[in-house]
Formats: sequence, structure tokens, C-alpha cells
Amino acid sequence: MTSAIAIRGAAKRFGDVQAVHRLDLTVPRGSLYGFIGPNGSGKTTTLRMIMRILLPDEGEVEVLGDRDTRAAHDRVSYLPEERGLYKRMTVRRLLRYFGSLKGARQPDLDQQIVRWMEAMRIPEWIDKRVDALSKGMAQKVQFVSAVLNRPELLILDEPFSGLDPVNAEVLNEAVLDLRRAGTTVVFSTHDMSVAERLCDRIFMIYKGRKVLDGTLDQIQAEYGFDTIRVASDAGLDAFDGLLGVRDLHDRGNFQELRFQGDPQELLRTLIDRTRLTRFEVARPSLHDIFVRIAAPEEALIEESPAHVA
Ligand SMILES: Nc1ncnc2c1ncn2[C@@H]1O[C@H](COP(=O)(O)OP(=O)(O)OP(=O)(O)O)[C@@H](O)[C@H]1O
Repeated sequence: MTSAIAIRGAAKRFGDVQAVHRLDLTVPRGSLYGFIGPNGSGKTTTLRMIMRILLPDEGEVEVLGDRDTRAAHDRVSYLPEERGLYKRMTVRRLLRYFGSLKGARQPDLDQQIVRWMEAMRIPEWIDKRVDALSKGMAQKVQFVSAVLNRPELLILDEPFSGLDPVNAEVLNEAVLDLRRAGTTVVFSTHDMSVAERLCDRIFMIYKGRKVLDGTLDQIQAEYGFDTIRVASDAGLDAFDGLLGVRDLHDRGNFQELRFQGDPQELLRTLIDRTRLTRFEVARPSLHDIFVRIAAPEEALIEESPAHVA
């Protein structure tokens, strides 16, 4: 089966700014893929290339097995970051309009509108005018407009931004429901805990280049198992002359370090050297990994693996 999205060597430049360098990315069908990266790193540009709002300067972008996204138009939905709604329409009319643009047909469309407004927990707003909605409600209505046609691929730019925790949870559940029904969902976010909790796979772009791509487990295994906490009778002296030890800090009751190599070997060596009371291999959070990559010190990125397959 073809992948939902296959990007091969796609690059995009705006004047002097190389927004995206030759990018390769494969999004498997049925996956929930999170795009992360600092501001201005190329997330929206990548999403727009997938939607063919922008054409890449080089390389190609295949969506649902098709290189012409227009052919997949009715099967793909996009929720842009900057959203506009027709303010004077009622929510129902607006959703009918958006649904029919994407090929949804009544009476299924009307049923879908009611079902989704209930799922968003704003059913009583269905016959209200759009300009009466709060910002968070409007955001949820916009989300509904993107899912009415039961897309095979749903692309959301910052869907959680500005939602309170209760509404973020409502959207979270809706996204998981869609995934269970087989929809491939790609969304960008600045919220690392959302990406960590929700996504099967995470893609991080930094200065227009892919720096992370894989499951959270893969990413943490590649980046993460090098933080080690040790408590021993020898304290800092336990590490004298050991290869692979970096960033060794005395934290008082224990020492913390990053270790390049097999922690099991480090453990064996330390047991030979001293009496241990603690040895812990810690997985950093996605937040820590993100900060490590995107920290202002350019040197940090040199140390990082290019990406996880
Ligand atoms: N239409 C455009 N014209 C000129 N420059 C652009 C345009 N769109 C994006 N850029 C530039 O390309 C780079 C990548 O921008 P992009 O919007 O893709 O980043 P992003 O990761 O989505 O950022 P954010 O998290 O702030 O939304 C930035 O330097 C931006 O200024």
C-alpha cells in the first residue's frame, strides 16, 4: 500500500530564505504524525507543499499515491493556522457550504454536522451566527469543517493553539477517533506534551532541515538513553579517566552525566571501581530533546544524530 504522504527531496526558498532544504519524509497511512520545530523552521511551508498551496522548487510531493494533489482534493482536508470564517452565516449553513465544497452530500452531510457539533460539545450553537462564537468555539467549528467529508488525510496547522485544557482534550479525543477510523492525521504543534502523548511518529524540522523523524521510542532511544545518574562511595572520582563520559555534574546526593556508549558497560566498570547505591538510565522528555537540538549553541546540533529512520 502506498504511503499517505511521500516527500522526496522537496525544497522551498523565499527570496534569500531557504525555508525548507531538500526534505525526505514518508507518512504511513493510518498514522498520527506530529510536526514540531521552533518558530520559522519550516513546518507551515512543508504542510503547504503537501497541500500544493506552494509548489516545491525541486523534488516531489506525493499525496495518497498521487503527485497531483488536486486529484486527491476530496480525500484530503487542511486546517490552516490562520483561519477565516464567514461571520454572518449560521454555523449549520457554513458547515453545509464547506462540506459540499469537499464533495460531502446531504443527508449524510447534515447528520455529520450534528454528530460533530455534539462531539465538539457545542451542539446548541449549531443555529447561531458564527460571529457569536468565542475564539475557541470558532476553532472547533473550523475543525469540524475540515472533517465533514471524512478525509483519508487530515492536515492540521497548530490545531491546539489557544484552546483551554478542556477543549484541547475534546479535540484530542476527536483526533484519536479519526485515527481509529483509519484517517491519517498530520498536525503541527508547539506543545511537546501533546506531541509526546498523541503521536505515533514525530517529525522535527529545524532551520528547514529534518532533525528528528521516528516514533517517540526510537527518538528517545537515539537521543535519550545517554543521561545517567549515579550515586556511589567514590562520588565524582568514580569517573576518572573513563571514555565516553560528558557533561559530568555533581548534583549533591548523586552525579549526573551523559554517556556515549553502552550503559551496561559503564555499570560494570563502576561496580568494579566502587560501591554503587544508585544507577539510573534516564529518558529525556521530548521537550528536553527539542531544547537540546534547538538551543542557541549551534554545537549541540553537531552532536545529535541526523535523524531516526
Ligand atoms: N510566503 C512567504 N514569503 C516569504 N518568506 C516566507 C513565506 N512563508 C514562509 N516564509 C519564511 O520561511 C521560513 C519558514 O516559515 P514557516 O512558516 O514554514 O515556519 P513554521 O515552522 O511554520 O513557523 P511557526 O512555528 O512560527 O508557525 C521563515 O523564515 C519564514 O519567514
